[in-house]
Amino acid sequence: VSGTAMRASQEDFENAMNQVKLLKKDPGNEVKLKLYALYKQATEGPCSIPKPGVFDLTNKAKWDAWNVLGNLPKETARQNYVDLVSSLTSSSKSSSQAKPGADRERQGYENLVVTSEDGITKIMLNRPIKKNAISTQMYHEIMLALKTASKDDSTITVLTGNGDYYCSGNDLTNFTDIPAGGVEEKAKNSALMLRDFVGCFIDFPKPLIAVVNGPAVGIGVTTLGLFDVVYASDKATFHTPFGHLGLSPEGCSSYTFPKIMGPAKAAEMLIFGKKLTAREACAQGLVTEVFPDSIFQKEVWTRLKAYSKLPPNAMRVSKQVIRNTEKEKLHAVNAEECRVLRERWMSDECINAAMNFLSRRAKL
Ligand SMILES: CCCCCC/C=C/C(=O)SCCNC(=O)CCNC(=O)[C@H](O)C(C)(C)COP(=O)(O)OP(=O)(O)OC[C@H]1O[C@@H](n2cnc3c(N)ncnc32)[C@H](O)[C@@H]1OP(=O)(O)O
Repeated sequence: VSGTAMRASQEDFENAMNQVKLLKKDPGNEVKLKLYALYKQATEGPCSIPKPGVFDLTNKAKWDAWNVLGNLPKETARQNYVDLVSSLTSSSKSSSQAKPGADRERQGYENLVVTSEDGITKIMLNRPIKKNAISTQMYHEIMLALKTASKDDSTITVLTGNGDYYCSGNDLTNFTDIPAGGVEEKAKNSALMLRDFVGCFIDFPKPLIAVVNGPAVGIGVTTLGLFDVVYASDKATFHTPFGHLGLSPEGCSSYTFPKIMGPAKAAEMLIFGKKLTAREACAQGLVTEVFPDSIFQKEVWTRLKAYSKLPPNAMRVSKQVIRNTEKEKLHAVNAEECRVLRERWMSDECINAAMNFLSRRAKL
């Protein structure tokens, strides 16, 4: 929930508790455990009761789910409980309206296709005609899809692209609709949106996998450092042309890339815009594994289906152990990158580069 979002009131919380009792479909054990844990955290605070014995399976699962919330503030737990119930009631409404056989497809996104099947929520960028460039609306849609996926009953979440591109980065026309407040107002709002957007990746609680089906540009590349696993087709390339665009790195890449590939390799990509092939990106640790394009989808989805059956709490906790020590640092890096970009967006270098692209005088 972004800093500007409304906090759920006690009344919202009580309404949500009543709605849970009215759910027509059993939401499954994992969601029920989450509801239990958030309820306990919201009403009693952090778990302080003794851990049940290893053979007391039900109470142990409940204790684990509550305990994993750590020091989450009561108000945040209350808000998360309300959000979770609201996602359950809206998904049961949309699935009751959906066509038979398509009940796992989430409706309502203009440029995403979001599906849940076999324990996997797949978020597919669906703007192939523009090479999956991310418009302002898409940033918001992706944030909503990630927030919903973080609370649904899937065990892993995948981001991929429809068509020949994974993502061509920020939609360069995002900066053409300048509001009444002028360029400064636009830059300020864009920086806030970008910070929230990248924050959703930093805070994503389950294993997050990128299935990079084709070339990736800009923010489609930089955010990869925040994924847990990155699979790429051998047709994918990785390009961060920030220098050409008068821009500076985002997506926490100023921190994750030097850590992943060393400062010298990171500088070549982030300052000079060196484009990597999938195999180069794999050799440098940005990509987990590369597959020939002809077998990419089959191999990757077979593997992901197997992974999705692993114990969900263990996967979630392992991810937290790997990532949590870095979270505070990543949020600080994100804030600083957005502050610097806000200045860049108002620079002549950046405005001219975007104009060049849009007037088709220059292409990268
Ligand atoms: C707002 C706040 C958040 C900001 C976050 C900061 C993020 C920074 C970045 O992501 S920087 C990277 C930005 N992306 C680019 O610079 C890529 C620009 N695109 C290209 O260079 C090329 O289009 C290409 C290499 C991706 C593909 O080339 P090609 O195969 O020749 O196809 P076309 O160029 O004909 O493209 C087809 C169609 O798509 C439109 N399009 C592609 N990418 C973008 C884009 N990033 N923004 C807007 N539109 C894009 C392109 O204009 C064509 O549309 P048209 O047929 O002309 O209508």
